[in-house]
Amino acid sequence: MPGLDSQLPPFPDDVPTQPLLVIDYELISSGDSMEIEKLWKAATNIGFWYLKNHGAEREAKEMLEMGAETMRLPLDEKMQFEQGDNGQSFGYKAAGSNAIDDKGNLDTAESINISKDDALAYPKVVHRTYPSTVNNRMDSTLKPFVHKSVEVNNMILSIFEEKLGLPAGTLLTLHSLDKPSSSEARCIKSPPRRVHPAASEEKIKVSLRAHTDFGSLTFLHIRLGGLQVLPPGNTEWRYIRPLPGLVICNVGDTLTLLSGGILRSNLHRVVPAPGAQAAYTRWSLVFFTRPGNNVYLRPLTDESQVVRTAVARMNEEVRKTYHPDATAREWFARRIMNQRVKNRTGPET
Ligand SMILES: O=C(O)CCC(=O)C(=O)O
Ligand SMILES: [Fe+2]
Repeated sequence: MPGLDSQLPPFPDDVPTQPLLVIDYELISSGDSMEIEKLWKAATNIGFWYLKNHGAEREAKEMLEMGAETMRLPLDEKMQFEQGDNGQSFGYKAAGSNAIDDKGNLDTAESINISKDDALAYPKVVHRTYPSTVNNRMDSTLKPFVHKSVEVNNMILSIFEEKLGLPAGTLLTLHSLDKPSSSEARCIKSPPRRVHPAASEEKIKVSLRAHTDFGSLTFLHIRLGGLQVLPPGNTEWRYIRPLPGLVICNVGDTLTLLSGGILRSNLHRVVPAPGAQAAYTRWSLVFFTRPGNNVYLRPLTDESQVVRTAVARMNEEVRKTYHPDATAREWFARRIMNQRVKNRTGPET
């Protein structure tokens, strides 16, 4: 399958890259304190890290097969499951439904987004229905992938919980598996796009505009380059080099908010894959862990002295941004709707 086989050209050596710490999942799971310190350093500095020994390779491979089967369906069939403009991200997202800049240029990526609630409850429908290619694999592929991703993300959350001085179970309860949430698995297909190596920053058409992730933790499987981060204090975007067998994890905004800014959700974007890789279709597979729909978003100051101290250091202006006065569901819907071109009234959105 193009983009999924092992015949891809290597990631080039002559582009600026951001090195990330490599965290061993087996070591953090067994409570290795040095590895846990390393994870904490990554999560509080750049908010991105590689994870090895995560044990989700088979599940990820099958999910990418599901994604390819889905994208091969005729467009009118996929459009029956389109996510719509009502602030839900579950379902099919067609190319060109999101803006990539304030000038109204449209994105070129399509994706299929499957709610963790729908996958786990299948054949019961919690939020919505999906194309046959998804349904056929709900038991064999979706459920195992969701379980594996949740297991990994919960392990990481339980470490953060302790490091933040929160009572055991605080973050895990806010992200409880059996409460409805906008947690989801997403498979994204971006068509090949060549960019001249000397192209100016403005000429590089991004595939996914600069953003921070909405949720708490992101578990990302990619083979081709194109993902870039803007490291703290930098003005230059740097590529994250995809490494075989390693997933990329990052902190999202709801975790930054709950932790009073201690955990960092960093700005990132997707541009065409560099060098010879640009000639290939880019597939990415993501699992987003998000808080339960009814979780009221606020720093966990009542539960932790560490968070209380972090919030006390903020100036009034910054502190306000940590109190969106919304539940996770409301906040998420707001952000999804702002992405959709149909809901955009001008650059201010
Ligand atoms: O495709 C990628 O490499 C990253 C995707 C991403 O940042 C997202 O979906 O939020
Ligand atoms: Fe992202």
